[in-house]
Amino acid sequence: MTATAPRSGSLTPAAPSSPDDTEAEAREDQARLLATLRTSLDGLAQREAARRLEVDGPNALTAHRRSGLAAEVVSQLVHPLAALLWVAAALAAVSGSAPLAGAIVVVILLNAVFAVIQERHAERAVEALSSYLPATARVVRDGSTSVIAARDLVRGDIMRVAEGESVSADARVIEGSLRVNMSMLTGESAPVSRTASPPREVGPPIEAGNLLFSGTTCTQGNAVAVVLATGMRTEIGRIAALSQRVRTEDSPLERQVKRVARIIALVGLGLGLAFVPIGTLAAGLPLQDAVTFAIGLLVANVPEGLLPTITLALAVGVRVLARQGAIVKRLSAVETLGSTSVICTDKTGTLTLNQMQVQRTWTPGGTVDLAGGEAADERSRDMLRAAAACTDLTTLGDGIVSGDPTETALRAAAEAAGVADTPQRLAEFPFDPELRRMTTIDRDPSGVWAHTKGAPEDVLPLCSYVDGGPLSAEERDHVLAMVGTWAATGLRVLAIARRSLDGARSGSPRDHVERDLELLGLVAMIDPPRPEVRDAVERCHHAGIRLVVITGDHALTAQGIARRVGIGADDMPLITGRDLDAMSERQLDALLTEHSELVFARSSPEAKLRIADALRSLGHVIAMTGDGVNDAPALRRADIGVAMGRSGTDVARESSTMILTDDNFASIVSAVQAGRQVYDNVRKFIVYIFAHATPEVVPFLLYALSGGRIPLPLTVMQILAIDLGTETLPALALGREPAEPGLMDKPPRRRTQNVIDGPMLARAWGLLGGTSAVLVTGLFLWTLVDGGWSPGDDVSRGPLHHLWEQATTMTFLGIVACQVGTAVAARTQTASLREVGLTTNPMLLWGIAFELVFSAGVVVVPPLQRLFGTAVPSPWMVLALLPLPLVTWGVDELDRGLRRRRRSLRTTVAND
Ligand SMILES: Nc1ncnc2c1ncn2[C@@H]1O[C@H](COP(=O)(O)OP(=O)(O)OP(=O)(O)O)[C@@H](O)[C@H]1O
Repeated sequence: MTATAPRSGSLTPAAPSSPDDTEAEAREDQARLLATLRTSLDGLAQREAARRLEVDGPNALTAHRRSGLAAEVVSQLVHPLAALLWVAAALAAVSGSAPLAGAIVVVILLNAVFAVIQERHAERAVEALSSYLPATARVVRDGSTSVIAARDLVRGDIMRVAEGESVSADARVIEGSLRVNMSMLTGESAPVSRTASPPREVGPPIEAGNLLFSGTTCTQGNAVAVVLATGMRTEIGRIAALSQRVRTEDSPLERQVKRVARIIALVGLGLGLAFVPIGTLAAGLPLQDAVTFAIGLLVANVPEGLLPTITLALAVGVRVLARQGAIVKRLSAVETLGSTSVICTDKTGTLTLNQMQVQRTWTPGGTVDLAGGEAADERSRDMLRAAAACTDLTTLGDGIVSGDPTETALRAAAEAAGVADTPQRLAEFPFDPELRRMTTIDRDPSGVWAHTKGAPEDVLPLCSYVDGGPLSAEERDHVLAMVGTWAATGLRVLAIARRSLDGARSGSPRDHVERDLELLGLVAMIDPPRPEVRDAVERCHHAGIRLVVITGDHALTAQGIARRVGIGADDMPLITGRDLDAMSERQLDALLTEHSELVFARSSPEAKLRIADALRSLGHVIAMTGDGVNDAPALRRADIGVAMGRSGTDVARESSTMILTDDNFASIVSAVQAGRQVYDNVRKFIVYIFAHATPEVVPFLLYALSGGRIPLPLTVMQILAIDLGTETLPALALGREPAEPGLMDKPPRRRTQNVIDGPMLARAWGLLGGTSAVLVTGLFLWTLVDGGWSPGDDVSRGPLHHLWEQATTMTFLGIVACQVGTAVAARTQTASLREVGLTTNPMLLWGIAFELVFSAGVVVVPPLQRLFGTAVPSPWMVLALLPLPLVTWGVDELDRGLRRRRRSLRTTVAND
């Protein structure tokens, strides 16, 4: 068999090179396969594994080949806004304005390059996220299990796979059985079984019942498997349709902005086209001037830099979030986060630390306060021994015990009591979040036992005996009352039971084993709330965000924790899984409308899905946390599915939109805040970019409507200098504005709210743009009149030409000065400048400095003077520019002040 022959010069057995080879390896005798792979059940030696890694390369898929730089630039050159600018360039060329045509082409090219740079920047920000959460795999090497980076897996490695984990390489099962979701390869979402039995018939490897494939996920069971292929030699590597984990479709925000940008550009085009006949026929302008005018209108109105800047702002948001411990998988998630109105959170590990510690035990012999220093008596030792037997923990090579914190706590308590024996495990019914219990079948010197632990309400009905006699109804009530008392203080309570299985048939189904149990007692453990959660909950309340706790834990335990972190009013109802099952959709809707905060306890993963659906149909934008395999549908259904980076399963992580590296509830709230901030910043720079349109368009209207009696106040080249020179850096800087005070004091925005709305346009075009237009037109006319011009005088040549150049320069500098005021004003949407501080966005100050230096260059450097048609104005004119930023900013500051006052009056009236 060529596939398994050692490669010449290397000790690594060659990986299968075709599906046929893989198929042959699936049917090969197991011992022979291990021998050919030069491995054993003890795994590879570390050194051998390192050597194989060196030869075969890392277990990673070669990144998607990006479309080349040239292709990206071309796509930027042909998008609709660029097309409009091409039209303008063509018109300029046809009308004999070759320098203008050339300048517009330069603009288009610069814009394309700029857009490509920004987009690549954005892509890189998202790609870099994978390094925050490296995929891991469990392997046996040198006889002990360890967790390694998935990219270090090599052929011949012995890999362990369990429920919730993803399979990181192609492998053959050699022990155990699993159910695997292969939808990544087959598109079929129903899980399929995989066991160690080799296929009897020849068929495609993907159907071989003992093969596991990279990129699939285990939904149930656990197994040991030997790695057959890694990296690009895996099935998924072969099918070139590699899934790009990061989806890059346009976000709603980008779609909205694209639409608005197109509408505005079309309006510009319409205006331009309409003014050619109006200018020539009504105002009597020569055709060439009318065309120049049309081009001016068009160029002034095309918001060309808008889209890439938004993409970049979202990417910056992604990076900021990653640093705060929240990894989002798509750019659009950042803006969705900003509109989150309900957070559905689970309890364990998110609201709490997930650091369980056994506090007390109860057995028929009495209560033992372990936390208070009491020693375990005989009966509680017996119970702890059974509890420790019924755990599924892995001791890693370095002696660290890894696994579920509930079980780690039980094992620790058993160890402290000196009873953490490890009996021989014969079989296991793993923990099932719906049944809320787990059973193991173990053999110890006294015989074969079923050990069960789980939620008391679910284990007690399976118990028939206690303390050597039958379990009476009163005793049952007594135990449940005890559970209630402990749970109400926020403790998690588990019931422990066992049954002798001597003489029972092996391989009995779960319900045959889990019956007639003997109740050994109760264990109560504490899982303290995370210290930062209380504050985060308060921030949510200020921000109008509702919190819903959906947990598998006991109602009273959940309520106890919810109270401690400030979730829910005193009359908050407690809904159990059973209550929810009995509710109709209408009742559930009514409940969710009536109570803003709720606790759903003892709920199943299906309950999460139902609650998510109900909240969405009520118009909410929801973030939903989840960590188990069964949570995947709810994570997908929520607007933002939040998975846990530490405790969550790979399946949950794959289905989520956001992953919290620290599992911390407070990070969700920070992410919502970052989402709001990014959205606000996008609005801020849109205001800034749009504001210059009015002072650029009004002078042209003046020129056209006066029939040329008032000369052109601004040349098209000067417009380009503003749009593509002076304005760019301050706009980018506004995208990085720190959070505005009060950002988390307002209710979430509605899902349907448009990013560009009427009031915003009124502010940009009307208030800020209008003020600038009045100021710069005044300055232009003043300069002319002061120099001895009167309406109708010819300024194209003769003594007045220099004066006209000085006057257009004043319009240009006036617009720049007003834009400085606009940039400072646009920093806040409602707050005053004093609240944010003038220097809190240093990038903006640098941007403004650049803007001033650039415009000074345009005015004083001789070649630039010739290109842009500028002339140095007299000193008093320059002095006249100084108040402009102040006036533009001041008008807006006043308006914001008035709006704040009106709002506070309204709230006072409403509160009275
Ligand atoms: N390893 C386990 N073995 C047996 N029973 C368990 C185990 N872990 C949890 N339980 C029981 O099942 C119940 C539900 O657990 P589950 O893990 O679904 O939710 P949770 O961790 O309590 O809460 P959350 O849903 O908020 O994370 C627990 O309250 C406990 O009674």
